Amino acid sequence: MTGNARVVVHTDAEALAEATAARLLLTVIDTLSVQDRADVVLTGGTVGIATLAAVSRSPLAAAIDWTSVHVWWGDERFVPAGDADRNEGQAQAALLAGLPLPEENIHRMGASSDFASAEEAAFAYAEDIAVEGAPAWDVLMLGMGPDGHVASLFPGHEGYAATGAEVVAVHDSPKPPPTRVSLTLESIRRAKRVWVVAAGAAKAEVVGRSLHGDLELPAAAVRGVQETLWLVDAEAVAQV
Ligand SMILES: O=C1O[C@H](COP(=O)(O)O)[C@@H](O)[C@H](O)[C@H]1O
Repeated sequence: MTGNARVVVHTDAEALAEATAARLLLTVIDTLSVQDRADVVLTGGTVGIATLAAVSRSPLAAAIDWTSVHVWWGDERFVPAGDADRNEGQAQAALLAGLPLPEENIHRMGASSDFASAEEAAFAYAEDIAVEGAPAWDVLMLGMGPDGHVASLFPGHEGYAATGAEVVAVHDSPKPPPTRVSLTLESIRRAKRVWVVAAGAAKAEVVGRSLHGDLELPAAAVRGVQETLWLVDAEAVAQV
């Protein structure tokens, strides 16, 4: 098993999303009991968005002072604002629109309708991170593709190897859309807590390989400073 990773298995994808939502809310509550602000990095993907929908239904959400919470993204699809592929748009619909979260606390990665290139959007996001004091991500959630990608870091792809930057532009992504913006592995590893969320039999092979330390897979390389959790369902853990 990689680094300090621990695995938490839930019965199915629905239970996984509900439990991850409760874990996220309680972690934010705990964080705000010992510091003034919480920085949470969201993920796109099936479980990631289902988790946000579960957060929106939870009574625990009312216990949080959302003005003290900043939300960020691990990656984004470089398509026009409003495109259904945008991770931030999916998060907005699933959760953010219903929260009393100040707009300045929502740190969206740039869209192709606002930036001439993914490089410019990546540069702007890195600046945003710097302006906010390069916060230690309190919780950083990552979905994982059936190829072992996390955020928009793909196996054998140049973004996975990027160093010396918080954010990278990604071109020719094996998964559409082809142009993306992603946090780098270095940025992900600054997080206090990294939670990889994955459900379903299609993820079983790469969950198994990741937890056995196959560093060809970006998913195997992520870790948090304090905590690395693999939050999975029974199907996804069948090959561990
Ligand atoms: O493209 C992406 O895919 C992954 C995983 O998606 P899933 O639907 O297989 O769960 C996601 O985590 C990432 O943020 C996203 O941009």
